[in-house]
Formats: sequence, structure tokens, C-alpha cells
Amino acid sequence: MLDKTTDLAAMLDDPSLLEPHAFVGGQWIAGDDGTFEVTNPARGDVIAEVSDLSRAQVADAIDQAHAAQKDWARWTGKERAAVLRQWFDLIMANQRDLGKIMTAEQGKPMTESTGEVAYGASFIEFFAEEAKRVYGEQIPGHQRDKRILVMKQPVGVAASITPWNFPIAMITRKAAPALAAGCSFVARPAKETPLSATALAVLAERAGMPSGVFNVVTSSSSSEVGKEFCENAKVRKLTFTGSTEVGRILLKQAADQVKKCSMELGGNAPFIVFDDADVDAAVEGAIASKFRNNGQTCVCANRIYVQAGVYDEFAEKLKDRVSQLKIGDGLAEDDVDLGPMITAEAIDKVQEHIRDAKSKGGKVILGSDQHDADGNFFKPAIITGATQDMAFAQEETFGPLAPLFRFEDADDVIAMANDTIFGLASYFYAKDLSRVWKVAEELEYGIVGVNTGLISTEVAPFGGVKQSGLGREGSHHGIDEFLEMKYVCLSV
Ligand SMILES: NC(=O)C1=CN([C@@H]2O[C@H](COP(=O)(O)OP(=O)(O)OC[C@H]3O[C@@H](n4cnc5c(N)ncnc54)[C@H](OP(=O)(O)O)[C@@H]3O)[C@@H](O)[C@H]2O)C=CC1
Ligand SMILES: O=C(O)[C@H](O)CS(=O)(=O)O
Repeated sequence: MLDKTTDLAAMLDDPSLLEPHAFVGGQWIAGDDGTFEVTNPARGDVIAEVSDLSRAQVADAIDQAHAAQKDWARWTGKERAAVLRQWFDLIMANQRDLGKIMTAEQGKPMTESTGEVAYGASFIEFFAEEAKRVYGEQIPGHQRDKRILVMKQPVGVAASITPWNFPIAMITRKAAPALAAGCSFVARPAKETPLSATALAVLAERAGMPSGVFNVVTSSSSSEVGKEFCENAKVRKLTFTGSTEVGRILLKQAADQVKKCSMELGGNAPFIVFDDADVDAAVEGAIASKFRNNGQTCVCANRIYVQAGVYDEFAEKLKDRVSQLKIGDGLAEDDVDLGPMITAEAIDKVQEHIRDAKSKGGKVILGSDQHDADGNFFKPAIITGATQDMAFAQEETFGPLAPLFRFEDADDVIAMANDTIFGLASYFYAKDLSRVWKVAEELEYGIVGVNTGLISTEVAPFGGVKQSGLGREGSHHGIDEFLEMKYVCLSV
């Protein structure tokens, strides 16, 4: 582990963005349960002591959000849009500082952190516009004296639980449509990355967000907060991003009140290279998909299937490119490609998948199952000879491991790609038009990238099928998750 310390405040143009308190009802508050430590995964040192809220304090935040929501919903869409637009402008004006805070607490390189700030802000920009376009309907009556109206109204208080891997974007991808729709919002960020969330709240306050409309409850106990969100009837919508395992827990807890839920869960993305693909483009796409955030994204390529005719060429070129990726501390060096893993346990899982594959005949052509780098840094690995009985064929690696499977024909690879409980993202490279249509239609996934390894954008509906989730985030569909439809039957 590097023996450096992180003087994060000294690195910021605006040190007031480094906020260790929770934000509730327009107030910055301490935690009844004291504080919890946030560490820099690249250096291992403590970068902040953050308010540790009790369940009672979370309940109070929900009360404050409930009290603020009715008035916020009375604002016109245009008035809400103006606040959201100001929030967007302030986030982009502070993009570099927010990137440094994210790199310090999550580890991703500065190019990715500042990229995520812009990606996260894009949801606020997009839904600021959607706030003006929440349209209802008038439907021709079923009888001469009947008039039918359909109203769209905000669901009320929305609450989010989000993971450490995208500390800003996973919050704004939920909060932006919720606030645009006229909901109030209570965000519970991951204990590993609360500082990005409190910095968002600093800027929301500066943007003129009314007290109680946007709240950030920081806590070391995720299960207690989850129970409060699920058991408190004032919370009308729960929106979660994280593992399928935790998604199941939350859905079971929310079932008692039949609470409206959105779930963005785990994935196991296949990345398929056909023999008519542009192999060089496919290699670049695999790098982008597999090694973004050091493989710690739910849409990372988890299995790479390469048709026999181009398998050796692809493997050699991928090995050459991956060996050039630079591992390092994003706060110390500018040209870093791969930061640290979030925790030592995250490294254990990657090593476990490598060892499992080796025990079943896989060949490690780059990297190893040994943790021979500093601290939470782990060298990327490539395995050839991957087969469907290996752990990563069913489990999400969530780290820098690229297993290469060889296949012969399209029907076989589609069957292998679909042989999973997950259905979030998938990718394939091919040129033949009939093949592109066939594969895009037959892959059982919510997202299909064709000749691209990057699919994340605010304008498209992001979400999974099967056990990768419920609902969609982003695009004009995203606001529907925070609206109720009311049918009014008028007898005139
Ligand atoms: N589909 C998607 O968009 C995404 C899916 N994921 C998936 O999540 C996993 C990696 O992220 P990771 O953070 O480890 O996932 P987890 O599901 O462990 O954690 C996600 C969030 O849920 C919280 N949490 C954990 N247990 C509970 C509980 N019992 N009740 C309420 N909240 C709880 C965590 O809090 P804390 O950490 O503070 O304990 C964290 O804030 C992978 O499977 C990945 O695929 C991740 C990001 C995006
Ligand atoms: O948490 C994740 O992995 C994100 O949902 C992936 S993305 O939206 O940044 O692509």
C-alpha cells in the first residue's frame, strides 16, 4: 500500500464541496450514531469522517421530504426545470473538483471521474427539459355524457439506494427524473462513496432547491436504511442500483406495502466477436467495455465469445492492448487507465474466478491469480480456453478479467450468451446485416451494443430483463417511473 496521505481539501479549487455532513431538510447535520470513515482505495488512508445517521434520523429525513413535496409539485414544470438547469450548470462548473472527490473515494482515474460527472449531470440537463413535458390525455368518452381525462401526477417521496461504482451518476439518474416529475427525494449513497453525494447536495442547495426536496442521508448501516425506506409508508417509490442479491432483499421488504420499485441490478454481459467483424474495432470495444472503471460496472463485458476464424488474432491483439494499460493512482498521475479495486474483497473475487478457470483448463495468457501489485491495485488478466462451466459464465466478476470463449456458429453463441439469470447489457461485432438483425433480436438483454462497447447515455432507456432489474432509467421513459397515472371519468 502506498504510504501517501490524501489532503483532498488542498487539492480542490472549492474545498467547501468536501462536505462530511448529511443534508436533511436544508440543514447539514451530524449523525446520532457518530461518524464513519471514508478511505482512499488507492492509498488506504482516511479522507473523511462522515455523519452516521440513525434510522430515526432517516425517518426524519423522510418526514421532511414528505412535508416539502406537495409544494414542490405545485411549482410549474418550467419552474422546477430552472432549478434543475442551475444545478446542472453548477455541477459542470465544478466538474474537476467533483472528479477529484470521486477519484479520492472510489479510485477511478480522473478521466473517468470527470467523465462520470458529465454523464451524471447529463441526466439533470435532460430531465430539466422533460419537466416541462409531463403530458396527460383526454380520451373520447365511452358514453355520450362521459368525458375521460388521464392525469400524470408525481408519486410523492422517492428514496434511492445506490452503489459505490458510479457515485454521482447512479444518484442523478434517479433524482433528476424524480425531481422533474415533482417528487421529493431521499438519497442514501454507498458507505464507501458518500462524499460525491454530499457534494451534489452542496450544489443543489446553491441551485435554489427548496429545503427538504433533495436530501442525502449518509449511514454506515445500509440494511437499516433499506428497512426504513421499505417500511415507511411516506416513501412511495424505492429506486435501487446494486446487486441482484440485494435487489431481492429490497423487493421482499417492499412487498408488504406493494411499494413502487425500480431495480437496476447485476449483469453478466456477453461480448461476441463474429468472424466478419472488424477485429481491431472489436478489440477497442472490448477494452472500453471490459476495463471501464476497472471492470467494476454492471454493463462490463463479463464473457468474451470469439468465432473460431478470428479467435487467435483477437486474443493476440487484445493481449497486446491490455498489456499497455497503465495502472496507478488517479490523484497522483494523469495518464492512468486502471485505478485500484474498491476493496481487497473485490480482488479476492477476481482471483477466485481466475483460479476456478485454471482448474477447469483455462489458460492465463496475461496477468495472474497472484495479487502482486500495491494495495488494492490488481493487474488485468486474460484467460483463453474459457468454457461455460467456469464460474464467470454464471457469476459477475466485477473486475479486470477478460475470459475468451471460442465458438463456431451463431445459434450456439446466442444460446451460450443467453444461458444466464441476468439480462442487462450485451454486445456483438459483425457486419452482415441479416446476422446483425438476427443476433440483436435473439439476445435476451435489455441493452444490445452493436459494433460498440459503450452504450451509456441519458437519452436511451437503460435497464435489464430477467434478474437484472425492473424498470428503465434515462430517456423520456425514465420519468414515468416517478409518475402515477390518474383516470378521471366526468359525467357531464
Ligand atoms: N444494474 C446496474 O446499473 C448496477 C448494478 N450493480 C451491481 O451491484 C454489484 C456491485 O455493487 P455493490 O455496491 O457491491 O452492490 P451491493 O448490492 O452490495 O450494494 C449496493 C448498495 O446497496 C446497499 N445495500 C447492501 N445491502 C443492503 C441491504 N440489505 N439493504 C439496503 N441496502 C443495502 C449498499 O450499501 P453499503 O455498500 O453502504 O453497505 C450499496 O449502497 C454488482 O453485482 C453490480 O453488477 C452495481 C451498479 C450498477
Ligand atoms: O452502475 C453501473 O454499472 C452503471 O449503471 C453502468 S453505466 O450506466 O455507467 O453504464
